[in-house]
Amino acid sequence: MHMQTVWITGAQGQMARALYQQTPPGCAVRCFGRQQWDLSQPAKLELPRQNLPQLLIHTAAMTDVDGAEKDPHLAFALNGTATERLAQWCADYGIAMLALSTDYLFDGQATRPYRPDDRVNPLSVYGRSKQVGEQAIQEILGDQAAIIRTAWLYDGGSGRNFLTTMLRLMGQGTTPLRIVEDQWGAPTACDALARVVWALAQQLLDQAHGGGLYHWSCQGQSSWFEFAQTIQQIALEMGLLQHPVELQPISAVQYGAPAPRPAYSVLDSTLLVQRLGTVAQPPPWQQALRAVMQAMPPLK
Ligand SMILES: NC(=O)C1=CN([C@@H]2O[C@H](COP(=O)(O)OP(=O)(O)OC[C@H]3O[C@@H](n4cnc5c(N)ncnc54)[C@H](OP(=O)(O)O)[C@@H]3O)[C@@H](O)[C@H]2O)C=CC1
Ligand SMILES: Cc1cn([C@H]2C[C@H](O)[C@@H](COP(=O)(O)OP(=O)(O)O[C@H]3O[C@@H](C)C(=O)[C@@H](O)[C@H]3O)O2)c(=O)[nH]c1=O
Repeated sequence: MHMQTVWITGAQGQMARALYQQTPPGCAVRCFGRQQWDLSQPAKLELPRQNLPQLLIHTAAMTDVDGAEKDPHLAFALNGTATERLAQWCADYGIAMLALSTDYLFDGQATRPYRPDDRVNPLSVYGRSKQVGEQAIQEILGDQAAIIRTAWLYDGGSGRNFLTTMLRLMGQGTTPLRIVEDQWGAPTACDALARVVWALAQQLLDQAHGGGLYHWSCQGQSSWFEFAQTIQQIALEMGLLQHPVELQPISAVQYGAPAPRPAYSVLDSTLLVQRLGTVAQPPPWQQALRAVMQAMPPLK
């Protein structure tokens, strides 16, 4: 079998790890962390010219949404300029590109799930920096690139995400836990998204025109408060957690995070389902959450 080579940025990140774990037969995957490519200084980035891959999956990003408000320079360097450099490198060497982007490009004013061609209007530095990266990819690579906007990602690993943060705070008995109830989105499991990314990657590798701008998240919608309630309920059922803590619904204003976040950022995955078929049919978010938590070790 002819092996196809795929390189992935963001080696230690939750999506890169989920993608690596699901490496399809016939693909040789190599992951690049910040030791190999430090994307915070895009001008100094030295990219290889030989033994190149057929596809680059770009997951690395500055994902600290509040941190980006404090250090916009770093956010734009990583999410904007470094992404542009990688897109240019892909164009120069005929490499296809698949990049991940975010629901935080939207301002949250919609009353139905966002489609890929809806108007973007990011509220935060993180959102604006990701928009710059998206635009660069589209201008430089056009249909040779695919962008999947996704949302509210989590895995059951050791990294920082809403699931692991909640389980840590609940395990420590932090009570009451104050949780935002007026922001709505779709919690999305990294392993579910990874299956879809690989299906689209295969189309790009087969040059079957997988390019374009897509949305994909798990199905349904939730507030952060409902997400936390569901995490606690499943954790108690599974014995991951011994005692419940009090969950107190609060507004985003009361929470007072440095970065504004959209009040509503549910994504419409239809276009990708049409393109890829049943493999891209999103599972209900509660079902995906349960599956991830079932595979987690007991809390320490
Ligand atoms: N997390 C989420 O909820 C969502 C994420 N996305 C997008 O999906 C993609 C993947 O996100 P996710 O896996 O959750 O992110 P993570 O934060 O888990 O991983 C991001 C990766 O970027 C790497 N990185 C950070 N700074 C640098 C740098 N200076 N040089 C090189 N690499 C660096 C990190 O490296 P290190 O491990 O060394 O810090 C990390 O491996 C991102 O593009 C993100 O914008 C979209 C919607 C939701
Ligand atoms: C820890 C915590 C957070 N929150 C709130 C703050 C915020 O409104 C919401 C989520 O906070 P977090 O910091 O966990 O998540 P946040 O950084 O907003 O997550 C985002 O990450 C980027 C990368 C994306 O692209 C988005 O799709 C989204 O997943 O929950 C509480 O209400 N109580 C808490 O104890």
